[in-house]
Amino acid sequence: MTGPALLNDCFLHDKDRLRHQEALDILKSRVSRVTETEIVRLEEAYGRIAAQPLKAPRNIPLADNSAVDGYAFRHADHEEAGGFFPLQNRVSAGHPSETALAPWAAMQIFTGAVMPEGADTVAMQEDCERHTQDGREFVIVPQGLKPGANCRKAGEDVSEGTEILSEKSWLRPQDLAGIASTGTAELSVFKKLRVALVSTGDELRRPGKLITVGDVYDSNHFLLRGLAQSLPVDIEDLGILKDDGDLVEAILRDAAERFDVILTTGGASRGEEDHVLAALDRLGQRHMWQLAIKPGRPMMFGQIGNCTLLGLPGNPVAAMVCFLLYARPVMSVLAGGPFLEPQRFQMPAGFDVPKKKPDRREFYRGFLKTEAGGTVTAHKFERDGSGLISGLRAADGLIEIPEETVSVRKGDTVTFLPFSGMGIL
Ligand SMILES: Nc1nc2c(c(=O)[nH]1)N[C@H]1C(S)=C(S)[C@@H](COP(=O)(O)OP(=O)(O)OC[C@H]3O[C@@H](n4cnc5c(N)ncnc54)[C@H](O)[C@@H]3O)O[C@H]1N2
Ligand code: MOO
Repeated sequence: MTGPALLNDCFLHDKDRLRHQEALDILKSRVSRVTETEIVRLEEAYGRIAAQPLKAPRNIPLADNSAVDGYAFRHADHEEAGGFFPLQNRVSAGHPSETALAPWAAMQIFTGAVMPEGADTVAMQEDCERHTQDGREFVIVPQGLKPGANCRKAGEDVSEGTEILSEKSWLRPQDLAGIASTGTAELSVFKKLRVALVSTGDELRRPGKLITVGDVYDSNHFLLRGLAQSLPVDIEDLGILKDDGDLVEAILRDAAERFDVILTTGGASRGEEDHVLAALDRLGQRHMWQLAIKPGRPMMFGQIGNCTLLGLPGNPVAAMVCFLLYARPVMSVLAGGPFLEPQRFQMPAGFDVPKKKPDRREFYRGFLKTEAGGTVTAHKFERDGSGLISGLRAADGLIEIPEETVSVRKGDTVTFLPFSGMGIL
């Protein structure tokens, strides 16, 4: 166990808690891929992680072709022909010319059609004039085109042998287009991570049920289900566990046999009704707990056999922040991908925080504003409560305030982590 000593967390000072960077170091040192590979058709590959590199087996495009609808000619002929070319034949996409371009002639050509042998330049249709003389067709091509104009060269997108996909790449729509352009129909990817979702707390009820005073709807289930879906996962809902130590332990023991990851929410701190921590300590090993961050202090990470347990705090804001900062990169690595660091941008603060506690890193819910001069500034959701889903909904991302900072003034440079850089559209 690498976590700090088991103190009663009410009396634990931030100085004694693990710093954000230390937490990341622990996570990085403790996790590696657990998934096997499988072959999937390209239609099924979106959002998966490539298990093998891929090289382009041929040039893309395969042959020189026209970028416009117009007239293909040999640039060196232009001056001698005075831009006046007899028309030889027409070539369209998918129907290459069987004959080479004759000297001082032009061919009508369409976008994507293969350049006829001997032609190197294409003039746009709307810049040219067509004439008929003695029953023959001619085209007048204006001066001023550079040699090779409007011609797309073979291999200009990707040349034969280039590695277009490396292992561990996430397959985005544009990657699938790139793979398809090589003619590849199937590829090797890592299998989906088997994830169990668990909510804990006697007060929780699922939407659709009536509630009375003291009850709370289980919003975290839906938050985490949505967040996890940005990763290649198969999710199983294990429902809401009552605050009963034996029950929590039995369910986690069973889940650890069947899943790669158990993602829990609630029961992570040290209260008498917080049973996840106690169950983890009885069943497996705790590698991390109690971070010097806000929100998300009771974030827990450990293992039960080969199953990774990510214990997120119950407060919704803390659950989301901890998922994005810790659970997401861990789950990516377990699934065969990279340790996903959030994107970070520096920008001026549009808010003041007169006093911030030292020794802990804080993450505010932030939204962006474009000021009159075009400068983008980061603004803090005005209320801090870790139970406020409204703040998460108003935000475009998180504002990260480092441990050593004790105040923020308008105009200070702050770090902004957009949600879009953490898998949330
Ligand atoms: N004595 C201490 N008390 C608390 C500490 C502490 O250090 N010492 N830490 C506080 C912090 S920070 C957080 S965050 C919370 C998290 O604790 P738990 O993970 O044990 O969460 P719960 O106590 O089960 O619930 C906290 C809060 O969140 C609501 N909740 C829980 N699950 C859900 C859900 N699925 N959907 C919606 N809301 C949920 C729950 O009703 C509580 O209101 O602990 C502080 N306490
Ligand atoms: O971390 Mo608790 O994270 O403040 O709500």
